[in-house]
Amino acid sequence: MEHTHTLHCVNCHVMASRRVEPAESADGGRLAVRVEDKFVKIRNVKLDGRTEGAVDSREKLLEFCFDYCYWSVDRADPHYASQEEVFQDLGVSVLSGASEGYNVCLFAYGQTGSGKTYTMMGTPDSMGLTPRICQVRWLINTQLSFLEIYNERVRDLLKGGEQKKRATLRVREHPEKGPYVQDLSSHVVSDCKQAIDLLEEGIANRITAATHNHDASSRSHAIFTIQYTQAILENNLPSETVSKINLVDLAGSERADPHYCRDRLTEGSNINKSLVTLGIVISALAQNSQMSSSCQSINSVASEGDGSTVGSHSSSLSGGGGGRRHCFIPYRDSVLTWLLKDSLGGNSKTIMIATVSPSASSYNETLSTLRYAAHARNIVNKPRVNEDASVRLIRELREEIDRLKSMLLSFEMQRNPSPSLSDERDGNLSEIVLQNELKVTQGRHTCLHLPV
Ligand SMILES: Nc1ncnc2c1ncn2[C@@H]1O[C@H](COP(=O)(O)OP(=O)(O)OP(=O)(O)O)[C@@H](O)[C@H]1O
Repeated sequence: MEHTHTLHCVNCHVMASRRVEPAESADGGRLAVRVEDKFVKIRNVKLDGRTEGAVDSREKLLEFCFDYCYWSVDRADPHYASQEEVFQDLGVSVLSGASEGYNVCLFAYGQTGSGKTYTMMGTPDSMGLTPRICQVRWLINTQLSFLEIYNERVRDLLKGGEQKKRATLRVREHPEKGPYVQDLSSHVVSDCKQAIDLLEEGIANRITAATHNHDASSRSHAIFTIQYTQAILENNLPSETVSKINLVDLAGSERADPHYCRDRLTEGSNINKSLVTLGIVISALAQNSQMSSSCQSINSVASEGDGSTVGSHSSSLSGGGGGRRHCFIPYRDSVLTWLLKDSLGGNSKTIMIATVSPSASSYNETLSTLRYAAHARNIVNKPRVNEDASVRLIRELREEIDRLKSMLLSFEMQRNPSPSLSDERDGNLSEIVLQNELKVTQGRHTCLHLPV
């Protein structure tokens, strides 16, 4: 089963940060962002005094459209979006994608202090998306892992012992499954409490530091992975699907600031390496998706017309006209994009949450986050249900049995003049049919013992 999926029901989640408290804000707490239904409007307050008609290339008000926009700034606001509301929209769609057998990825992107960790993890009084997802009952018998990427190095957040915690893990590539982290611990959980305990253990192990914006700023990118296996009986055939849910809390997207201490600077450039590469990957994927969709629409228009139209259009696209070739996607340029390769441009239903500060003092960062998200929204992925290899084998063997049986039947019906040759061929076919039926029985036996 294969479906296309606009990567990114990109979701812009406008969150409060401490910096917008009027008492602390340098600009008196002026807000530059407004949310109206599916639109985020951002106003450049520096241009407020500009007279109409004055020469200035900058726009006073810019508008962006996303699949969902949330206003979580002021609890007293009638449009305030609670964590529960965000879960009902996004968390539930993550869970339903996974229960249908798809890989799902949800990642939060935005500047420091804009609410990424609040959205993904939450606080003790206000649970975020990840613990809410962990609380769902079907998570019984799933496997969890939790890693962080810090300074382009991967660490296991769930490994016991100080030494093991500090160890850097290698990223390798499996010929079929793609990039993976070697020796990353994987934990089977049998109830929600175990899942939440592991999540909390990992969060406590994450590297944080004080930045000028945020005292407990996450300096690493964290990936919490839930692997969910379902064994079902479909048309009397045992079937198994394995879905992976990646919940990603990225480090702050701001540039390294000269006021940071030395470590923070090195760190900033490495964090940016992953985030800059993520930006390049997202732009390139969006460009490729747009090119594919324009090719498709041209071809569908052309197929309604005559053949010559098809020829002229396709040659202008592929024949170097304006260099419109598919871009190379530099996944390997950073650990983050390499590990999220499938989530970004492949077999995954992916949701990006862009968190922004509504404060006027964060105008530049907010605008850049919104532009980033707007790019991501153009990407189209092709997720497919992850059917188990043994189930696929059983289906293929059954198809072959049916084909051989019909061959036997047709041989019997039009007997060959040379009976000995015919008998020999019939004997061989019968033997193959028997062997395949045996393999199917063995395969079914294995599948029926899979955990449910
Ligand atoms: N909508 C909100 N309601 C209440 N508190 C919030 C909200 N958004 C953020 N906060 C609080 O603001 C502070 C900063 O938020 P958070 O840690 O989520 O930022 P972040 O984007 O993850 O930052 P960093 O990249 O530095 O880790 C936290 O104390 C968080 O609890």
